[in-house]
Amino acid sequence: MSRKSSRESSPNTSPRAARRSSSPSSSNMKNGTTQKYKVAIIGSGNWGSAIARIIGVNVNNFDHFDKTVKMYVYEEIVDGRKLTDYINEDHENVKYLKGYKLPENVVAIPDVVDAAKDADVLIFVIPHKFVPGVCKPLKGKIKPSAIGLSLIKGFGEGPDGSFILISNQIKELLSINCSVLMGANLATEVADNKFCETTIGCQDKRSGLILKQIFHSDNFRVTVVPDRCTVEVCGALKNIVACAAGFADGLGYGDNTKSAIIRIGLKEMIRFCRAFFGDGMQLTTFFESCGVADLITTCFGGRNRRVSEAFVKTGKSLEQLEAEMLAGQKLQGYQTAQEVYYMLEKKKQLERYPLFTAVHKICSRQLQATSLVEYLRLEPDDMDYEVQHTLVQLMFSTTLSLSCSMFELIIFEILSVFDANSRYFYWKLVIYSMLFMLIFIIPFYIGYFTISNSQLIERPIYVKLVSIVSYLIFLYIFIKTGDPFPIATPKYGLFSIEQVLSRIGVIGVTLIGLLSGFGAVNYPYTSMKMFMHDVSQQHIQQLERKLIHNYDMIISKKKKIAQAEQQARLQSSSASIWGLIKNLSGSNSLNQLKSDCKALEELTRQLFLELVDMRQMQQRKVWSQTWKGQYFNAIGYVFSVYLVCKIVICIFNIVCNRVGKTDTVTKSLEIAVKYIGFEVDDVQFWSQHISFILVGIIVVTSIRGLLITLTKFFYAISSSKSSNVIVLALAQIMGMYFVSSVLLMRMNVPLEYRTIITQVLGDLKFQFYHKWFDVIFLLSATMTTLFLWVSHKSNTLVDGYDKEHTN
Ligand SMILES: NC(=O)c1ccc[n+]([C@@H]2O[C@H](COP(=O)([O-])OP(=O)(O)OC[C@H]3O[C@@H](n4cnc5c(N)ncnc54)[C@H](O)[C@@H]3O)[C@@H](O)[C@H]2O)c1
Ligand SMILES: O=P(O)(O)OC[C@H](O)CO
Repeated sequence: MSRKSSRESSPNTSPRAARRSSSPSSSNMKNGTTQKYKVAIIGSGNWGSAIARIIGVNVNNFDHFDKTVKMYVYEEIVDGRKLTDYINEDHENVKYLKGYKLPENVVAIPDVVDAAKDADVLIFVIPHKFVPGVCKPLKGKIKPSAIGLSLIKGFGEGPDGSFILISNQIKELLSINCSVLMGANLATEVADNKFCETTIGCQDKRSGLILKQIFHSDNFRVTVVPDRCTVEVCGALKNIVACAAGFADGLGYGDNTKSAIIRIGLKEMIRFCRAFFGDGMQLTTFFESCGVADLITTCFGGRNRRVSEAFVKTGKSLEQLEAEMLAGQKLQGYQTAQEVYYMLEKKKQLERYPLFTAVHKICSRQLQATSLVEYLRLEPDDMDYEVQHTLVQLMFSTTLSLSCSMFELIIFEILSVFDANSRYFYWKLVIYSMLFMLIFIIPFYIGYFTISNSQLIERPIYVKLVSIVSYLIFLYIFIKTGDPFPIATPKYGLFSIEQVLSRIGVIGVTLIGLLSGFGAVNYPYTSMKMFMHDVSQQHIQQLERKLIHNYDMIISKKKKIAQAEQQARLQSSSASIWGLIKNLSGSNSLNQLKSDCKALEELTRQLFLELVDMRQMQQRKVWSQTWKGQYFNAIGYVFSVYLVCKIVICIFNIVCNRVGKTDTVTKSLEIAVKYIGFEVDDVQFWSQHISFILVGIIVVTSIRGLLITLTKFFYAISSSKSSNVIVLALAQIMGMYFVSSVLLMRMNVPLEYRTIITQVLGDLKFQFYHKWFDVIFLLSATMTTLFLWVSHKSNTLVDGYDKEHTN
């Protein structure tokens, strides 16, 4: 078949497709009526027209679709004639898909409301920046029961300037559900009827089936998955990677570099999805057409790649090239790169996405295209965080739920939920289970996973044996932990609750003291305006220029190194004495060059970090002017007062060897009654309610605070190999932390509610733990203050110096 005839033929006329007309179970669908589904296409660009060729044929293959497909066409005059006239009379979109016939049942309509008003299925296929403009007139004019489908690859702008998935934007603008279709689908190849695949992301099975019927054909194979967000995010992000591929082509780099770009791009896409759209994300979605396949297609054949190549080769602006090369079609990649860049900058996540960062900077001419590889080298290694091991997941969640149960039981004590015997039973059950996890299960598996990951020992039986030995060493060290502290209770057996808890208490209370001391100082420091300094845009630009200059120097030095090495290789082949002498002096200058390069790289790294700090400070300053910023500033003052009081009380307690015996609430009530003349009729009632609120606040903030810290820590150090061990270590820390919190919190509940807690925790030296907490808190708060003071001073000095030199 000739190319011409293939172009003009309908995309799917196979008998198999025709046979489907009587098949679907949903033939008389909506509410049991025989009303037919009307399909409308909103958009008629390159892709919109290609897909109209398939839709026009497919609606004829099923009885339950209306045969007419309305297509909204943004009216344009082409060679003195309306584009809608071309489509309705000649059945060809001469501007966006020249040379391909559209089915006659596809009717071009220049008014978007007319096109969409009675449709049951609305297919959106326009460049993403036009979405609000096209959707706004449709509000309230379309069927409320209509379903939407977005074929648009890009992100929309949310109400607060953040970005939003286009399907969600459509949903918000039109109050309809919106699914997505993305895949390795270059419009002209689809129009040529060449085999390809695509992915529909749709959560509702019935809508998924209807949508599949509208698109599926022998040469356009549709797979429906429920993971809508991942499908859509893939479609948007692959355009950024396509720009990087285009830059590499423009620079004349080979296929290996392009493969590296595809691989790194895919990693950043997965990382992005996991970080911002993690709920329900399935890794398998990346293996569908919308993932890997689209990435490959776009990096070899797409418009974004083509224009980016020309951008490097010609030096013209992207806008100019878009106009010159695409004849009205629109690029998505560089806009998406900009949107993603600002979002990542806001979330302080830029370092984790060097490819996305480089693309935006190259497009906006902040960087030269030659710097792309430098950025690719910054790609974080081996950051596959996902903990796949079911046992590890189970151990972590068991520890977390036991921790929460302990806090729940404290609240039950205050509120007197259940009778005392049941509460006592549950306390015992939870504490014993927790100690069993912390002493036997988790430490054993930490050792086991560390040893098997290290791959030093190959045979599984030896791995187990060494794990048992390392576990016994842990047990010995754990028992010995108690020796330096006055917690010995020799009358109890080695594995009694008192012996185990007293040791866990030492570790846990130390941890709580350290974190509380750090948090109490760091929180006011980071949230109060008085500790923020001004960073001028000029200063940032200066740093950026320095950075670019450094990158250029590194590249030129690396070139020289490569040349010198090549020369050295050539000279070493001539074995004369002079050759050897020359070689020697050459190797000296080569070494010099290498050490210069190393020093420059280190300097550049420092500059990069400084730049990140500056940007963060600039954002914090802006944030501090917002309502939220003002609120946090006020809270910062409250915390400072708390910090000072806490430090004074700690010093007083340590110096006077004092431990309060009364809980905070009763003490405060006593003071209120005694000194302020407060009239409290029912102290027990009030102390119960206030304790309940106080304990609730402590519980929520400590769980939240610890989980946030643990997550940050996990992200900072985790890798695919170590993630199991790290999650288990975090579970161990979390368990110890929360058991010790109960131990300390006991003092915050009035005496009458402490009885069962005290009975269950056993004969512990409670007073020691409170004193120990005071000591560690004081140390931690002092060290943090000193550290922050020194870094604040040095920042202010650098700022002053820079300001003088900038002016
Ligand atoms: N072209 C492809 O190969 C392809 C393949 C898959 C997905 N996509 C995606 O589909 C979406 C649409 O791409 P396309 O290729 O159909 O479009 P296109 O690049 O051909 O863009 C031109 C379209 O924009 C319309 N337009 C111009 N000015 C407008 C305005 N002011 N208001 C409203 N509409 C206006 C034009 O009428 C035309 O329909 C994009 O998100 C793209 O990434 C494209
Ligand atoms: O031509 P591009 O770069 O817009 O890419 C087209 C399609 O998205 C490829 O699937």
